[in-house]
Amino acid sequence: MEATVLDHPLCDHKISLLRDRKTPGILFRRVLEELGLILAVECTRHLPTEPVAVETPLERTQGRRLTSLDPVVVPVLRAGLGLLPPFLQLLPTAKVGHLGLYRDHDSLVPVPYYRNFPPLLDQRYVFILDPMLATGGSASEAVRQLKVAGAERITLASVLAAPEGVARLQQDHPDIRIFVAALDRELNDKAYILPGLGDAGDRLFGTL
Ligand SMILES: O=P(O)(O)OC[C@H]1O[C@H](OP(=O)(O)OP(=O)(O)O)[C@H](O)[C@@H]1O
Ligand SMILES: O=c1cc[nH]c(=O)[nH]1
Ligand SMILES: [Mg+2]
Repeated sequence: MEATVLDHPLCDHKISLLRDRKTPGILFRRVLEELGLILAVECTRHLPTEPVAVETPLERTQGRRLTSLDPVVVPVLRAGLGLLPPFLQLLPTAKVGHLGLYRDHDSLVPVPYYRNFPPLLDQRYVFILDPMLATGGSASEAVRQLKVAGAERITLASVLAAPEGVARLQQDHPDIRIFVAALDRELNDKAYILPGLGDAGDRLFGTL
């Protein structure tokens, strides 16, 4: 599936704040949440709705409400936790799964260390949250684990992506939806995104 790049002036403005090495952790966290709100609006466009009767103070009318079971949001630890509050703000009844993955510094292979998914994944829309899509290894592994657990309708929401990561994910999982706030130029020789914003998890949690 085509990746959707939001390409929005508000995203560009906020991503510049995230990129700035002088941006302190408290602002980094807040701006990441603001970007998460924009991502949450955009990547939920395909959620189905059904008619619902509503009595306004003036008359009876027909509105729409979300159908299906509550969706699932799955932050990829650690950095994905930064996108969880805005997604829960807009999807307050969503179930939350957790997936712990870190990228081995030398091999760049994602190492799983924690997994806890809610039930009925096969019937729910699933949103994977991870601000960074670099080689695509972590996102691909997250999708793989969710599919093994039964998920069929999966969307990845990321802030920054490298072209290599988008290509890898599209190759490994052509059926998933990908939303990124911005597409960066390339990866460096340590597989960091350029120009990028550094290590999102470290900046978010002060572990630099
Ligand atoms: O596309 P990839 O090449 O797999 O890289 C992206 C992954 O790297 C970062 O996590 P990291 O391994 O730094 O863990 P952290 O969030 O705990 O810092 C990021 O949050 C992604 O999960
Ligand atoms: O640039 C990158 C690549 C992977 N993970 C990050 O946090 N940043
Ligand atoms: Mg990290």
